Amino acid sequence: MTIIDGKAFALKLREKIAGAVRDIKSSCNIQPALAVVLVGEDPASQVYVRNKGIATEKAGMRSIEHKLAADASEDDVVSLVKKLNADEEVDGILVQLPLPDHISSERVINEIHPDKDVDGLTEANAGRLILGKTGLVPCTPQGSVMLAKSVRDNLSGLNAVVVGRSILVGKPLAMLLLAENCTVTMAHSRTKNLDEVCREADILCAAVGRPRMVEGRWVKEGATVIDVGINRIEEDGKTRLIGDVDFDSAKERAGAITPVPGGVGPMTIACLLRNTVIAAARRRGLGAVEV
Ligand SMILES: Nc1nc2c(c(=O)[nH]1)N[C@@H](CN(C=O)c1ccc(C(=O)N[C@@H](CCC(=O)O)C(=O)O)cc1)CN2
Repeated sequence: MTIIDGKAFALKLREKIAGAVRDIKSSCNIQPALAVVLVGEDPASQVYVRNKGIATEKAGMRSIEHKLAADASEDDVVSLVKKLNADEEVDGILVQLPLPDHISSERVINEIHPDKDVDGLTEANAGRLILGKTGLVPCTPQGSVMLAKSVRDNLSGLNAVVVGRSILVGKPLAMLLLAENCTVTMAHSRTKNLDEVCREADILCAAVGRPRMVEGRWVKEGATVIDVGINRIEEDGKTRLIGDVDFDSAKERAGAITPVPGGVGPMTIACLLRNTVIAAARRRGLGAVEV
């Protein structure tokens, strides 16, 4: 059984991205720039935004942070996004989620210019993904597929089950697996006999946001298990980060499995950097970058 080391994979990817950034700088004197918008003071979001800024600069890109107060209006956020759309120096825009309840994330996200939408969440990029057209792909699903391919380089013809149907992960992940020629089942809270459905999976992806929901006995012998869940729980008097899969029982049956932490999570930021370089190269007419 292989424990898939997402942290190491993400580090390697980030080195490759830094190389691509160096090439762009030396050949065209351009420094790709990523703007991140944070609204409010959610502690986890603050950490993610800080880590994105550090990773962006480490890759040699420019990081721009905009922090708005929790009571900023929807119109304030939309006008900031419009300003960033119009800024020629900005290649990528990301609005950290979740937004405060009084702000419609759907409206804000769809104000982002699709070519700068490095989260791949606009309707335009979601449509491109479904149609198999070139766009920007959501980071966590992209990272999940990269990890699955790191242990089985040809996914063609395999049965993939995605548990969870969120816009951020479940739906785009299913599309990406379909693009790899998997036979994809999208399962969710209303799926009947969920355990049986999961046991059919050669690639089992859990993205439901429910701690340890997927039990070991749901895993087909030898399956690749991709755990997208990041749940903070109190256990034995400590705060722990655990996935949607019961790791200890699942690893007894899986052929390969991602841990939490250290699995899919680190790939989210690495794929964000990748999307930023790709967006910069496309916007500025530099041709395709291999990352
Ligand atoms: N606009 C977006 N908002 C959010 C996204 C997103 O992709 N775009 N995803 C999540 C949060 N997120 C990035 O924003 C994110 C989550 C987890 C990790 C990560 O590296 N996790 C580590 C553990 C970190 C820890 O100790 O807390 C791991 O799993 O090993 C990076 C980024 C919601 N919002």
